[in-house]
Amino acid sequence: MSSDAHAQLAAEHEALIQFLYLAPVGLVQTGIDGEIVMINPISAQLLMPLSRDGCLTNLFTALEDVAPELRHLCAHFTRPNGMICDGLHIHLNSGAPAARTRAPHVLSLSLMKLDGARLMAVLSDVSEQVRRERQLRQSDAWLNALLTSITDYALVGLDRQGRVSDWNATIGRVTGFTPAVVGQPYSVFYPGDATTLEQVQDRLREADANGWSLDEGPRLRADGSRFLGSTMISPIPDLDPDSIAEGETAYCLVLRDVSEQRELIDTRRKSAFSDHLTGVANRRAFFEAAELELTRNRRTPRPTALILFDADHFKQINDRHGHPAGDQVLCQLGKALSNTFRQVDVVARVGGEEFAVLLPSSTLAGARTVAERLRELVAAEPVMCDGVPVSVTISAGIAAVDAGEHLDLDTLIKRADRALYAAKANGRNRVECWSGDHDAA
Ligand SMILES: Nc1nc2c(ncn2[C@@H]2O[C@H](COP(=O)(O)OP(=O)(O)OP(=O)(O)O)[C@@H](O)[C@H]2O)c(=O)[nH]1
Repeated sequence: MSSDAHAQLAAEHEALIQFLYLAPVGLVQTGIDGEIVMINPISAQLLMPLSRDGCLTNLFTALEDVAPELRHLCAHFTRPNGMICDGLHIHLNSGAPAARTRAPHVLSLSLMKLDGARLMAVLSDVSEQVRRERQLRQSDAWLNALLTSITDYALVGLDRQGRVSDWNATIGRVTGFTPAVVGQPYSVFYPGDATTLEQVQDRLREADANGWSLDEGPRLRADGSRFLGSTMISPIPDLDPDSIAEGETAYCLVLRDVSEQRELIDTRRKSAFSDHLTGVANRRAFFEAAELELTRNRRTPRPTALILFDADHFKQINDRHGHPAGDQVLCQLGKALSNTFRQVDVVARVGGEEFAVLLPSSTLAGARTVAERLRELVAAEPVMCDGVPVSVTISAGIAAVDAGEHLDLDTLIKRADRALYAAKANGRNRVECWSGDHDAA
């Protein structure tokens, strides 16, 4: 060999040694029995904590406690060369249970047989990677537990266009949709007339801008049945919108069947605002509705009428037929009132045998016509109480606010009350409309 070739070889050898020392992974060259021939600084740093006596002379001895199988693996590797192990994870704190709860400290080891006399080990610290994988597995397990235990929510992943990106058991449980729903816009959970594709896009934009978008209304199950649902859409946090591929999950939609809660709220509301005996509105509901109506009147001038009805000689009915019969008569009056007036009118029982009706957009004359009709009807049809006909009549007093007139509720009620007083005074079974004369009287 020429001296030039020698020099060339020496330079290459030097470069190789330099690479071994500077390589960003741990490299250890050993004899076939593990005796260390060459070790680079990273390997020394990784293996030194494992050395019992502070000396690193043999790779197998250094790893004896944490990877005792290594020596054995090598002894049984009979091929002249090749990979003995590839990316073997060596857990450095795998011993006591307390140690297992600590952050993992894991080395990855690949061991190559170069020839009959030499081994090369590649070592790296993969603790962070193992920690992340463990975290991912935990999150997966957590999500799975959530998806299998939730029964009244559907958790739906949506892509950037609002199409269902994945199927899970909660979707099946709440909506009955199968995995075939994947790829369809989430409006598939809405009845045909309950949303449009533009609204779907609007909701996604709203979720992007505010962090969430919420709406409640009719929803559709796969079998076509409807339920009252609440839908919340929120973008998946910390996702760079530009990095999301077509069809990948970008939003989370939580669909909840709220029919039962709504029924409960409605029932509670009803019991708080309705009269327990007759089922019509109670005094509280009447006053709230009346105040609201008069406020609206001020904004949009229109007439409003108020009628107060009172059963005549009701004490005598109770005395003659008993209190339960009196109750039945009151129920019958409540029914007659509800059947006579419009949906927009507020029919309420405001006292023992006294009812009030608020008629939005009605004049005094209009209210009088309906009140007369009801008075005649009640007088004409006795109430059957346990097979006994009980005759009853009613008196009514009416007051009204003209369009553009400003009157508070107190004054309106007082006027209707004075008219009612006049109806009673003038013989009962009568309808009287308020006039200034009543105040004078
Ligand atoms: N059955 C029954 N009676 C009630 C109820 N609330 C009030 N009353 C009775 O209604 C009667 C009202 O009597 P009054 O205020 O003297 O009036 P009235 O006998 O109808 O006479 P006029 O109103 O002057 O025609 C009383 O006897 C009350 O006990 C109720 O919920 N059920």
